[in-house]
Amino acid sequence: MTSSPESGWAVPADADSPHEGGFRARMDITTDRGGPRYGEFSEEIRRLMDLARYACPTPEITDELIDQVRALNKRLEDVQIDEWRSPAGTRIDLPARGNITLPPYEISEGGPDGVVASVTFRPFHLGGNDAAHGGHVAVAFDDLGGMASALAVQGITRTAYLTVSYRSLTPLRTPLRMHTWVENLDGRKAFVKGTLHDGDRLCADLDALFIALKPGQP
Ligand SMILES: CCCCCCCCCCCC(=O)SCCNC(=O)CCNC(=O)[C@H](O)C(C)(C)COP(=O)(O)OP(=O)(O)OC[C@H]1O[C@@H](n2cnc3c(N)ncnc32)[C@H](O)[C@@H]1OP(=O)(O)O
Repeated sequence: MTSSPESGWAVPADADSPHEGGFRARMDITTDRGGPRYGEFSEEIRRLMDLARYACPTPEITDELIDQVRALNKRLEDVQIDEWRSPAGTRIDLPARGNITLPPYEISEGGPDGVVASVTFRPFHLGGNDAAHGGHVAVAFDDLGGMASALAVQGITRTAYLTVSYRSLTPLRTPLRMHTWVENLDGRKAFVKGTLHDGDRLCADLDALFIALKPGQP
């Protein structure tokens, strides 16, 4: 199914959808869905969110912006698809797999020793006082911790618990180093650790458990 329901919200998957159970049984990765300029599109959307976060428009400009954003949303409603095949989340050539809901990251290492990535929290990720919101830090740990555990179990995992300790402020607009790795693998259980550094300074660390999904598990 490629058309949007009237509400323009969730689009259900059809029989061709590449999943069994709750998460991707196979990752239907792509570098061409959305076209060669899809990365530019994602970046413009991120920029829109950054600018909107700090905007204080006049009432007249707010009226104008509503019309423009409604027109953009109408255009996007016409090209909705299910989650398993949207470029956002499957474009492995783009930061954070093209997933605009994640803080953008670029992976430099991924293997048995874990995952190392450069993560940049954007103005949109503001918590307060020019520092990143703790929830967005947890989102980055969840995704990259999930990736480290997926590599270790060679399958799909789901977060059972995730504890983030915030050790110092996490700056915005700064490339930071995130490292996640499996400390201990016990059957389906992957105990994951992680760190987030700004240069030599530890911003946050992670203690999490990810569970490998059984075939077809919702
Ligand atoms: C290249 C592309 C990469 C792509 C990489 C993409 C990465 C994306 C990562 C995103 C990850 C998410 O956000 S996931 C979304 C957030 N998480 C969720 O919604 C999870 C909701 N919960 C669940 O679905 C379930 O509770 C599960 C799957 C976590 C576990 O259920 P289950 O499969 O039935 O397993 P269950 O028998 O209960 O537990 C298995 C073992 O784990 C233990 N266990 C289970 N939960 C816990 C817990 N909270 N704390 C301690 N221990 C626990 C049990 O005691 C048991 O130990 P023993 O008796 O065997 O010793």
